[in-house]
Amino acid sequence: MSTPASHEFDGAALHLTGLRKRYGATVAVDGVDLRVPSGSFYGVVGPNGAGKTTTLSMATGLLRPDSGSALVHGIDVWREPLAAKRMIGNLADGVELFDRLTGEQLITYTGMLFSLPREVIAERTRDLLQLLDLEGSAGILVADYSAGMTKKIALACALIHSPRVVVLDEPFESVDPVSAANIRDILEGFVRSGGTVVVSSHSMDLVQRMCDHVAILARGRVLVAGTIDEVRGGASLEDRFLDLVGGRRHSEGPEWLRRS
Ligand SMILES: Nc1ncnc2c1ncn2[C@@H]1O[C@H](COP(=O)(O)OP(=O)(O)OP(=O)(O)O)[C@@H](O)[C@H]1O
Repeated sequence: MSTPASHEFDGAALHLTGLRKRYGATVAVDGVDLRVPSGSFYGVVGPNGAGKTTTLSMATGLLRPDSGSALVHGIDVWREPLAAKRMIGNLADGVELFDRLTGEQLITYTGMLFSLPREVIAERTRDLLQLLDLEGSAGILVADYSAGMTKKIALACALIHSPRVVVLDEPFESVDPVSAANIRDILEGFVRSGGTVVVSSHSMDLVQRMCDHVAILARGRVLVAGTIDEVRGGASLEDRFLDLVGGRRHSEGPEWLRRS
């Protein structure tokens, strides 16, 4: 007999239990357990191929896990997808946008998918375009956007319905430093007001400065998770990451690449 998901609610904004995903012979995610406290700014880091995107995709209802569960504020993402997705703002990696729409149309369309009133959509669209410095490109097709502009319009789409939990897969990749600082301000304000942010990144420095919690993933598993201070244990997050993950070659490169 299935137990209602809400019985398992422990106050976490996001609770992943035993998540697994295999692609043929490749085990992408190998039993990930993660508890993201409500109101936290949670970083997910790990080397290339660690399983970050696969984990976040399963956590947000984009990719069905082979096994395990994902609860958002106690709602099972896979049993009650509509209720869960109303609470999630998701910036996914590699997901196609409707890029034959202009930026403004795309945000508006996303707001309509969430059944927001037209006047609310119009007001929020204006705010988001301004905050993300996209006002000048609002009327341009998303297909003609640069990589950074595309990232920012996807972020606007993730925020339009005022979610409780925002899950962002590498949100700062390709984004210029001014826009990145503006996005950080928006996310920090969101967390201060009680929202939860989960962000994957390869920038240890950024995660250490911006997040209050972090999980280090490698080979589809969580190596360590906790507050930034717990995880780094007196060292920098980068040093701790390199210690745990390994793989440094300490090489000056091949002979043929040297100029002298
Ligand atoms: N659609 C897919 N088909 C086959 N294998 C996949 C697929 N998606 C991911 N993988 C494999 O799953 C593993 C985890 O990939 P994933 O994209 O989750 O890693 P990641 O931590 O996000 O990496 P990166 O930092 O490079 O973005 C990798 O070995 C990858 O090759």
